[in-house]
Amino acid sequence: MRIPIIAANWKMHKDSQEAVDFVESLGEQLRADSVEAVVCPPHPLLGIIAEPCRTYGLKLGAQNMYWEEAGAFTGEVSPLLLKDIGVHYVIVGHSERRQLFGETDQHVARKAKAAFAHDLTPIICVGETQQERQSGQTMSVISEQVTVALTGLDPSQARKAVIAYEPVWAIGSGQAATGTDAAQVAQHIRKVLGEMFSLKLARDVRIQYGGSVKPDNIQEFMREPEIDGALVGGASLDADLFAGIVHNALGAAVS
Ligand SMILES: O=C(CO)COP(=O)(O)O
Repeated sequence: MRIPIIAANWKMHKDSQEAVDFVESLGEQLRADSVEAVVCPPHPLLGIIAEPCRTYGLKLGAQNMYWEEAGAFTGEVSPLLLKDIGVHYVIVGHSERRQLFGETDQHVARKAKAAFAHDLTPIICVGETQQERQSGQTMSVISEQVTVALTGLDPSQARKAVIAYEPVWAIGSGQAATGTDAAQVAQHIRKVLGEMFSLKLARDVRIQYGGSVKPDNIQEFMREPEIDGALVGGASLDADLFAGIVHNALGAAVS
């Protein structure tokens, strides 16, 4: 049984007061819901919302981290520190990190491994660009990203990983993938996981869709049995919109 997981990736938005207000508002709206809701603020806000997240049963996620525990790595944040302040999840390999900050599949693999070594769960992002899709390379790009990112993980770790399929062209564009297309890629990810580990493991891993998710299209994704939740950017900045996504996701998942 894969529990749906809906994560808010705020990217570089919000100040401390806005962050606390969001958590309180979302927490009040989700009290009765049986879904993992994760809030991923910018690093300086993690400690500030850790306590209110705990109070409301929301999980705390970071948007990035380095793989070393400590040392002369100016500007980086270690998995030890994330764990220390109550973080559960860490996004690794977001396409913005790959495109703007030069992260490679190998970096993503080291981060995923370091996350598990410190009892954090990585949300591993994969996804093709517009050009790769148009030239028919979607599945090969996804195969490569998934294979490299999960190489070196024990099956017990890989089983717990969350994989976010985020087609780059759908991020922030208002042009989401169709549920059918996203499900096809999710199915392909499970095929790759099955070859790397086992079919049982491939069925246990949670796969999110990300890219222009809104309250009115989340059901299209959640109706697909291959898809277990969403990684939300723009629509996660407003507590009411994000709560709407979580509510609608649950409605679709059980119907
Ligand atoms: O990048 C995303 C989440 O990580 C998706 O962003 P949008 O929901 O704004 O398209």
